[in-house]
Amino acid sequence: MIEIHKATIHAIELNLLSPFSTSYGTVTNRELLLLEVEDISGEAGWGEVVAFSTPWYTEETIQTCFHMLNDFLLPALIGKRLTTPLDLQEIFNPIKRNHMSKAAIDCAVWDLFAKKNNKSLSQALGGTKEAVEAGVVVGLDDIHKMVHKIDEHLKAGYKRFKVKIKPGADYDLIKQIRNHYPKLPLMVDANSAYSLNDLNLLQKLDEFDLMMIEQPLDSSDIIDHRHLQQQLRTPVCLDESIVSYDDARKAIELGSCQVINVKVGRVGGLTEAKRIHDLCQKSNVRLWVGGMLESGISRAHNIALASLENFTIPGDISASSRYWNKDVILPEVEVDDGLIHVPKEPGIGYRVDRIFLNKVSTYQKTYA
Ligand SMILES: O=C(O)CCC(=O)c1ccccc1C(=O)O
Ligand SMILES: [Mg+2]
Repeated sequence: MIEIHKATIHAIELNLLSPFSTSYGTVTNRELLLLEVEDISGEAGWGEVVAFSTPWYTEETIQTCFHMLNDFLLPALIGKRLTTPLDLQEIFNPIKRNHMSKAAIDCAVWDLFAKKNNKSLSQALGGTKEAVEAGVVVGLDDIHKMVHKIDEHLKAGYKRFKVKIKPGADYDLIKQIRNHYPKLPLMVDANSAYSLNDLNLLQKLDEFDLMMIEQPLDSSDIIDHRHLQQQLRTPVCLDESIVSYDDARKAIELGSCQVINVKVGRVGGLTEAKRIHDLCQKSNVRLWVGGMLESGISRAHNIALASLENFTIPGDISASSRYWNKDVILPEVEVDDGLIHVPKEPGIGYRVDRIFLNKVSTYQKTYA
């Protein structure tokens, strides 16, 4: 049992090493909220709000998450006694959606519980792997730059390569990449830039033997994706469309996808992510852990989640140095021969670099 005594929001801003472009637009500066929760004994757990500054990926933004945490979620959390992280549902249920703000609390509380029980977060979640496989994403760019980046990542040992596509940068782009790398474990992510009117084009991508096509159609659709999957050889993977266990259950029942990208923020936390994992394991749907251009805190949660058995496909989990000059955690996340070691230390298994945190902090607020 823990009693949440205090919580602090640390707003930070980090510069991406290079701008990241998707079919929606480009990210250069990364605003994030780091959430620190403490129990009576002073032990701390860490969470992260992974929403973007604008609502291009989901409807949430850093500002809407701050509003939810500041005005509803943190006032409800302070002073609460919890016997397990699952007890958070009582605080979350009266508040609709807003998954990324809830996920920050859920992850911080999971970290804190794991530390109190002297378990690694991986162990606390039921993870079984000692290391997880690292994948990497190459944003939309000039084809020569994209190929150059793939070369670099191949040398670093990454095990799965994802390329962003959009109308006008799809068939020819992937054809060129395939010509360079006939055997590369390659997949594409459209971030919902297509509709069923593009069926012919999407079917043409079948010739590239892609591992999967991620979120080709609308962000909230599971019906059109079913029609598409029936007419496509390439497995469909859903990202934006799956924001809960129930979404996953319905998409599986309809046959809308063969693979799901699980993002802790998008589904509202580790508890929901684990439920989706367990469901997909029973239903023979393959899984991997997605990424949000996040700091080391959220990266640590992703590593712990990916250590669960049914995350059989390398996720968008890359080294800290893929994104940042310097990360907020010590040590940083490193990829060794395509693998990331799963920490055995209590909780997330990484320390927060307080000196660096203060340097990149733009605003701080404590709730007690
Ligand atoms: O490397 C990462 O962190 C993930 C990159 C990525 O694909 C992504 C980044 C930002 C928003 C959405 C997505 C996505 O998976 O669709
Ligand atoms: Mg995606």
